[in-house]
Amino acid sequence: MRIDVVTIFPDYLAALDLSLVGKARQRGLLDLRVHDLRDWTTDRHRTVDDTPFGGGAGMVMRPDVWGTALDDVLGGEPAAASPGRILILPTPSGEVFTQRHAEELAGAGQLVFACGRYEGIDARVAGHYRDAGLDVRELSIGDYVLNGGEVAALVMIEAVARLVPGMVGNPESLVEESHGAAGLLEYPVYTKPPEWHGRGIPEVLLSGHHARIERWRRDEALRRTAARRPDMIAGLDGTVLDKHDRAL
Ligand SMILES: Nc1ccc2ncsc2c1
Repeated sequence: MRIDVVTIFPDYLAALDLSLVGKARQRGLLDLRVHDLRDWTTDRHRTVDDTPFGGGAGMVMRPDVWGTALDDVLGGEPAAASPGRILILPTPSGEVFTQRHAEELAGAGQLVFACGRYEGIDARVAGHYRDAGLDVRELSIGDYVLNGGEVAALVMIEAVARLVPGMVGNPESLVEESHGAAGLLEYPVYTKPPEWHGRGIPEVLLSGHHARIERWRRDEALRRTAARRPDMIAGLDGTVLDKHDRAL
């Protein structure tokens, strides 16, 4: 898989040289290229933004600079002739990125991340490549304020890269760790020492009774999910009930 990231802060993506993604690059499993958007500017100040039409605070990133950069990164081929290519625009106004997206994107031939800053990228950029037949995704990593798309690109690249065949030694470990069995949150985990700051280990985990341990783990996952993410197990009317049918 080839991944391109276009940004005005290429150093932000240096973290991708570490850990799993770094190793995959060295093993040739991942062809990751980071590009500085300013390399496609034509003025002496290397300008990438301008004031917004209609007024308002902040600056908007120019479509002409982004267009020349993306045309180059997409290899100049007509977008429609590029199956397996996806242009990703990280944006707070996008569809929320989930593991489903990671699984889908991991099957692409090339992902191109266009990281916006300021108030965002001129909306015509997404429209231009969509109308040219390219698969364009506007994706958000959540509802909070960030200063740009680079952090989001790092999150999405890690989530996708670990699913690329050959990336992770034991494919079984690709089961959704952050969400355990049946779409629940993970149960609490413990290791040595058996006592720490006067805190022991749940007795059942020392029992060697695997059926009881599995039952305890599932109960804890249910308890955690009901408390922290009722949206994951709410009933049809949005309520979550405990074992006495009391709404949590
Ligand atoms: N502020 C903000 C929040 C989410 C998000 N996702 C991709 S870029 C971005 C920016």
